[in-house]
Amino acid sequence: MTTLHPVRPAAPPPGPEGAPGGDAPRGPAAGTPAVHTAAAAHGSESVPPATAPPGGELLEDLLVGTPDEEHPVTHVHRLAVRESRTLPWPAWVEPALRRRLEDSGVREPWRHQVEAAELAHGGTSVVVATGTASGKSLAYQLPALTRLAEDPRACVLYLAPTKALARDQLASVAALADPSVRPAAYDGDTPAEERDWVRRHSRWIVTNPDMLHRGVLPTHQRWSSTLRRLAYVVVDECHAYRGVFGSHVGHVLRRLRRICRRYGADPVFVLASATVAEPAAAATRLVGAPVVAVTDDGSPRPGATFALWEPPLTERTGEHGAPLRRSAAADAAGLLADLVERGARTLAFVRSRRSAESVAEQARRLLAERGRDDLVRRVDSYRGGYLPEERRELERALSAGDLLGVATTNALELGIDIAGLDAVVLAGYPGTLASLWQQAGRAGRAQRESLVVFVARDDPLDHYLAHHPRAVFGRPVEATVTDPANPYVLGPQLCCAAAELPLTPDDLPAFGGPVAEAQLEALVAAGELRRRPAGWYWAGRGRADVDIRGSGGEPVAIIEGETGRLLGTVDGGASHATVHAGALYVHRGETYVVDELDLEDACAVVHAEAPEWTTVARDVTDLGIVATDRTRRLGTVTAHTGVVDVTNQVVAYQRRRAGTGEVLAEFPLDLPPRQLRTRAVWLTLDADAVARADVDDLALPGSLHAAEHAAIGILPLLATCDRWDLGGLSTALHPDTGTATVFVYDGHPGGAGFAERGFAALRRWLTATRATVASCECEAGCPSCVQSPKCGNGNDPLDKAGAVRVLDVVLDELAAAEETAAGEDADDEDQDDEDAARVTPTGPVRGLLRRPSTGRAPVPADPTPEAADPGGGHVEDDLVF
Ligand SMILES: Nc1ncnc2c1ncn2[C@@H]1O[C@H](COP(=O)(O)OP(=O)(O)OP(=O)(O)O)[C@@H](O)[C@H]1O
Repeated sequence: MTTLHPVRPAAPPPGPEGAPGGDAPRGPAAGTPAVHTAAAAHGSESVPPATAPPGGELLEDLLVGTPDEEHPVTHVHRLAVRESRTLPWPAWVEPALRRRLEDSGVREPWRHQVEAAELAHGGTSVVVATGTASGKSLAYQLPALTRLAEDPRACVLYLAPTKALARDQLASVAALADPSVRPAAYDGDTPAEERDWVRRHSRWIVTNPDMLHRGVLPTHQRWSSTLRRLAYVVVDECHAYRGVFGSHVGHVLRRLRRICRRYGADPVFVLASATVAEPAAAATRLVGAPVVAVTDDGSPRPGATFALWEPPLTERTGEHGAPLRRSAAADAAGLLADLVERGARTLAFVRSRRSAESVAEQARRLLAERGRDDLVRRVDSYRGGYLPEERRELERALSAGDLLGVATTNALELGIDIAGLDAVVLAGYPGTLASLWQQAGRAGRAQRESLVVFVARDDPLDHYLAHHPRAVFGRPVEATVTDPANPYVLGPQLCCAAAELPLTPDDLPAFGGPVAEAQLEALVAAGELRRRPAGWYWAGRGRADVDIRGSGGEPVAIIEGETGRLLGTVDGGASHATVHAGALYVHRGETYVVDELDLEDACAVVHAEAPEWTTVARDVTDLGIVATDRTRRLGTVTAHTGVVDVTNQVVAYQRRRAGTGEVLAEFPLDLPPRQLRTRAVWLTLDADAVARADVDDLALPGSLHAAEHAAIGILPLLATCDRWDLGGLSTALHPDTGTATVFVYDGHPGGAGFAERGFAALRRWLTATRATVASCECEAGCPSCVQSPKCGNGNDPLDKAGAVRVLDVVLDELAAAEETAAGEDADDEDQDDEDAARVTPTGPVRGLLRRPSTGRAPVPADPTPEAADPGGGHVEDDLVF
């Protein structure tokens, strides 16, 4: 059972905290020089044990002294305690394995572990869908390691979405396995000279879908002895395989099963995730074969206090005089410092690499100001883009308790065994409920209640969630949206499959049946495949390949000019917006300014500098309609979905004063435009609709623009994405529609299903959008409603009142159209929306079929991120592609 109730501050008298009118974090006023301590060695001195009070008490303690008008907690939710339920060890578990587990503290397996292990041992593929830190690993380790002990030739393939998780799992298996198993990693970091050894000797190969796709399947002959003896395939954190990437991974697994069959193997799949909706259906879709779900969690949970927190409004104003809240980063830094001071081991999850740096820095500064130098060096940052050895050391220091507070991107979200923290702070909605629960799940030390604080950012969705707790606690995690029929995915995947082994008609049902057949015809016509009596053969030039992560090209190396030292990397797709010449780049508390971005050599040369400003890129976007797939006429308004071409160019950047965001100067940039062919949803309003909305020619662009921003901010509530996955464009007169138009598009080549989901759930989407804009207390628009953090036009023009009237007209037309649809009540319509959203487009879409890359890769490249963080998707970035 859970309870919802507002929290009252434990002690109301106003204190000195939260300097009014400033963007200072909670705590003593800022202003003293920054303390750069991140590089300090962790654990060089003895570290006092952390003794934090339980979550509820911690929260009350944190709120002491907060003035009433600044009271940030909007709701508190309590996660109940759960008692453990165990079952006896299955009789078939190998005795030595059982002994090792018992020695490591696993006295008896939990119920779900036995249920899943029994199924897998009996040959049934299974998905373990139980909570974070519920010991899902044991569910596959029991049957798989037992099998390896009984059959000295059997092999296991373990797949993780990130290298960091893979390495964590490798260590855990190495501690349990018999020496003959020789667990080993086969990923992009495996030196070329070791790869052959892994192939020949390892019986537990830890890899990722990218390596399977590029490094194993295309050269399956070299892997034949492993594939022939493959007993189990483990797919960990399977919820990570969603959207375009998930659709690709689904095909990669089908290709694996096909090749295994060729060698006479039929491995059992074991999947695991704490946050997958409809686990049996989602896992079955991913693997392409029946998978049974185990969901009844038998592990103990100590309970948690989960607070929703909205920073108060300040007296500062932002673009166009909009009122500003204290920033989520500032409050997160204040909370991190406060919690560390109370001995609470805390992770603060932030939305960008830059925020990870600045939140850690602010927290250290606060601790230094409070005279807690002993704690300053126990706070650090963690993110993708650090060198692997830096990350390993940070992970070790965190696990050992040498570090008490870490500001991190979602790089620490997935599965790394760092559970057992006292508190987690989430600075901003991480984009999906699945991520939110993964991050929250890192808190929870044995038998002690933990604290989770969600700090809302100043944007429409976070504002909405802070005031609609049921949208957080009353909803299941998002369905895993995949679209295996997306021609951008299916076409290249069929080419890869045919290059591995000619495709035969018998193979087609696994790849989508008639959709695959239609796609094959298109590929034959395009000269990619050749039809022969025995099947379809790869006929393209070079090697069949596709970038399954759509990561937007090679990572860009960040190099210090003076020393030639490699500082880190940034995703190719994010490089124009984040490491253009003149950009400020932050690495573990140290700041650098970019001298040059060399696109050809994929490197950015920087020098150390600590200016008083930060930088924000500006871009321009152009959009053309390629094909309209579906149209819904609603009187004077029409909704469409289809294929569009988007051209984006980073054209300038602003220098903004650190802390206040005041624009100091703007500089032009000379970067090439980038093209994206994707899917969009768009609304057209004819002259009558515009007249009914009572917006004149002058107000129309701002009204549409404001409606577009708010709609983009809210769509992630309905689609499994976040606002950084989406782009938008609005115009009073679009050349392709001849009328006022608002576009929202997927920021992924070929589309990812988000815009289509918006089209399918139009009424719910726009109703929530309208409610958010209309209920916002600001006068003329602010980041909580219609301002966008990534607007290429600097949030100009924006007309909040006009946006509400435009949305009213659209919703009126929608209601009228739906009233005429006989026999449907509201629930049915919602159901229809859901069903429609799952419909996958059929057949190849004209212009979408892309010729697979013909680049040769003698040593397979591995684009698997070390960690699943957004690379460049932070608030200063615009849509990355
Ligand atoms: N039956 C058990 N009894 C006691 N401890 C256990 C048991 N099973 C697993 N554990 C411990 O629980 C911890 C979490 O296990 P594990 O990492 O497998 O969880 P998980 O469900 O995979 O977590 P995540 O949500 O991070 O993926 C580990 O330290 C493990 O040793």
